[in-house]
Amino acid sequence: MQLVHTPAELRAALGPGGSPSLGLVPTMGHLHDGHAHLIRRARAENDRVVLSLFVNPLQFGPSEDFAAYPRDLPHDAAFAERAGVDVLFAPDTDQMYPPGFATRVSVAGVSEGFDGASRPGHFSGVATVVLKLFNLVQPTRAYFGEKDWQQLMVVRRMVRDLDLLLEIVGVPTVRSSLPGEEGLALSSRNSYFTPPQRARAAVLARALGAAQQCYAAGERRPDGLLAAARAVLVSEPDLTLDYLGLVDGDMRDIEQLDNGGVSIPRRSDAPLPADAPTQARLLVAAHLFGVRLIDNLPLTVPATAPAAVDYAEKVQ
Ligand SMILES: Nc1ncnc2c1ncn2[C@@H]1O[C@H](COP(=O)(O)OP(=O)(O)OP(=O)(O)O)[C@@H](O)[C@H]1O
Ligand SMILES: CC(C)(CO)[C@@H](O)C(=O)[O-]
Ligand code: BAL
Repeated sequence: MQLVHTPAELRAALGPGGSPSLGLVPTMGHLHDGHAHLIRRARAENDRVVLSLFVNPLQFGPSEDFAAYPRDLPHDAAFAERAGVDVLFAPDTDQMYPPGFATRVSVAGVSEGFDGASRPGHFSGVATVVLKLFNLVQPTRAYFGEKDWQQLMVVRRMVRDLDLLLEIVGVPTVRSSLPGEEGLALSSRNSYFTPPQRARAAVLARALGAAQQCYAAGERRPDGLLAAARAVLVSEPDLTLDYLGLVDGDMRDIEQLDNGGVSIPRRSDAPLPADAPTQARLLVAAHLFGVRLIDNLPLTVPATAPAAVDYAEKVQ
């Protein structure tokens, strides 16, 4: 594996254009098995794999955890090499945003609401750095996790709108199967938790799983589904809900709960279609022990009741 730090080194490592297929996995580092899943998929579908590692200041708000975000290049380089990465691109901030950098990419519509509302400017920061990475690497395919569902929708919209010539591959969420924390979506920010706190953070996955089971049992009213998830979330006294909502396949808001648990229909108060699978997806964000976590789950009617763990493979 080659480790490169500057756009010029990256170009030299990638060689002249017209080469075989190239898969890009953009990350902010502190690599875990969720990232390994993206790398494996990129490895299987491309001749070469580039992993970018950059904690992007543009996507953090002033009171967010940019300074505290976990960074460990030696660990990540060893992890990436083991996982089969060919080129690890780890630029510093000046390489990506030299003095005078003034451009922002903004994707209207899909960036608004949910994380876009809670983290103003976040998706513009993501779209800006992702477009730069696409231009620098010129990948055949780029791999993004479904854990960050709204981010995946923003990137897909940008690629369509700007006629970018690459394929965006969404990879299902990888979840913990460790006893006590089953179902917890793997996330770099989980490292802020102690093991007992991680077990309690799995409440997000349990809440989404409860709504999915309700859906599988025949519930089609958006407010009923959200109430099923909320009933589980309120069992965790230290959790502060940021949002809990239901979106359609185009990320349009179907229904949200306000903080008092009152359902606010956004688009219609009609039930979801009875036939499965629908494109509807539950999204949740919450603060727990000072950490902001997100998760999401599609509403499907599996042949058997959904297990509490490893939704990842089932929703492909
Ligand atoms: N559990 C997971 N399953 C699948 N993909 C994941 C998972 N966790 C992260 N990813 C994906 O890995 C890519 C890089 O994410 P990032 O480096 O921000 O890690 P993260 O774990 O999402 O970190 P954070 O804790 O900051 O949210 C993103 O496309 C993200 O969706
Ligand atoms: C896509 C990304 C690498 C852009 O900084 C980041 O938002 C992430 O890690 O999900
Ligand atoms: N994976 C999400 C990146 C962020 O929270 O900024």
